[in-house]
Amino acid sequence: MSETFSEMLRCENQPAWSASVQHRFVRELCDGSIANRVMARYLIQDHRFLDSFLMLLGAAMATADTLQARLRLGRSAGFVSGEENTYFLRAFTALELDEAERDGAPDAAPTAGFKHLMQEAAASGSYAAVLAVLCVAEWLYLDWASQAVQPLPPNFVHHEWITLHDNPDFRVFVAFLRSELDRVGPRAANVASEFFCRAITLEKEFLDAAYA
Ligand SMILES: Cc1ncc(CO)c(N)n1
Repeated sequence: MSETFSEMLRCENQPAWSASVQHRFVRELCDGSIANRVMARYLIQDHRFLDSFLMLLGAAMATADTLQARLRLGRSAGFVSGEENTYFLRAFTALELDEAERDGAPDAAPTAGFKHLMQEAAASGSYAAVLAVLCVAEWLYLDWASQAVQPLPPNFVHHEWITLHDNPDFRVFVAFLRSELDRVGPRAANVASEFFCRAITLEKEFLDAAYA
């Protein structure tokens, strides 16, 4: 059986991939034991990730070569701008984090690294580069979220962060990103593999930073 381009990249980036999927953050989130200050530190940084992520989705829409892809990416941008952003705001209220506290925290190094990587991918004008970063971000999160054991923790701050990354629409989106990367990646293999590798390294460091 022949391996797809996206599967090949994931294999090439073991053990970094598994280190994220099996990270302490994921374990503690999924069993509900995560400390509020860890969740708060993570979500403050991840809300900044979301900002650059929207830029990347915009770049994907601009560089995609089909209407079907643009429509799919546009729906995802709508979801991230709507329901996902609202989750952050509700979580910040539940964790009693006011705006001053959120804005006062400096960017952790992996957050700055991600902003830079996403802006670089967007500026490259390469659909393959943009897809590589999007694919890591979304596929990795689906991978760990789909392994969460039922029943999920009762606190919405915990269980919604899991279900945002494991639901029927999100699965379809990840399958779409992978098939797009499988389609256009091989023609730009070096670029795709470089961005994929840098993204997965940052994902692991991003999770570590929640405990720093
Ligand atoms: C750091 C990071 N990676 C991936 C996702 C999934 O979009 C996220 N929210 N944050």
